Amino acid sequence: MIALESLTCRYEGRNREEGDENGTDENGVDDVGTVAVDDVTLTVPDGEFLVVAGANGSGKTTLVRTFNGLVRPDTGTVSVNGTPVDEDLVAARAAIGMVFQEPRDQLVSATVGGDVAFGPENLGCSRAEIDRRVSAALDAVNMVGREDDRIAALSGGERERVAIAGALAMEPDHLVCDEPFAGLDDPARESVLARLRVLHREGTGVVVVTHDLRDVVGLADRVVGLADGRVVVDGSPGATLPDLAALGVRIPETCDTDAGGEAGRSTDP
Ligand SMILES: Nc1ncnc2c1ncn2[C@@H]1O[C@H](COP(=O)(O)OP(=O)(O)OP(=O)(O)O)[C@@H](O)[C@H]1O
Repeated sequence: MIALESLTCRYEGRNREEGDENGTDENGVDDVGTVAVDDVTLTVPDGEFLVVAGANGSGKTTLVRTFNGLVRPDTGTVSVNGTPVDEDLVAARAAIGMVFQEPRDQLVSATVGGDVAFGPENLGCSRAEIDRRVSAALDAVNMVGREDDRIAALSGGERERVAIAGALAMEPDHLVCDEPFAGLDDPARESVLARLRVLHREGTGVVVVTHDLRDVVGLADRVVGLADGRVVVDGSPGATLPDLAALGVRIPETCDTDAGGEAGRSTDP
């Protein structure tokens, strides 16, 4: 379980980043920076498929990056499986698999196979277990047989798929994907969606960050909508679609936003 308690995350103001210790501009006005996450209390139970939605800049990425300590909150606490993240970063990173918006940020090896194996190797898995995880993860993103391909020679979408495979190979309690479909073509998107569906069915928690609900609305148990760093919507997809549309989140065209109820399920065959 991921538990956030009264979480606030602030980015330094421009003047402070540029070295003015007082954080004031040329007129002496205090530059307090951006409050990206503003007093958020949220619990993500094990096994839940949660969508974190909101317009650009609403705080989605900052929020989920606190889950495994990539962003440290200014105030409040984040706990994973009952342990505060800042007390055991290793445990938090083993429990939370994270796929970034920009996959280049997380690819660490020269080859596809090496990269996907990196996580399980660090967990101390046996060679046979590493091989099993790498095969399963590459299968999940339609990249079987590509182990020896060089990362540097991959397209953006292929890199994204490798990043997803790397997170899957960790077999985390919660898989967090930040805008996972942005660079994927249709077959790759379908394959990742199918994998997320199976993972969820098998009990893994899935958190998808998006400003476009169309792909995931049929999979989600719950949608949390952010605006200006605050949770302003929290509920089932069907019940929250009208409010999410008002936040600037893209919702399925087939949904009647006045209907509420189970409208969000209409894309799920
Ligand atoms: N490294 C940073 N330095 C300063 N401000 C930042 C930084 N990262 C994010 N912000 C600001 O924090 C706020 C929240 O940003 P965040 O990236 O968390 O939002 P988001 O909802 O994920 O946006 P998007 O959908 O565009 O990815 C925005 O106002 C953004 O400009």
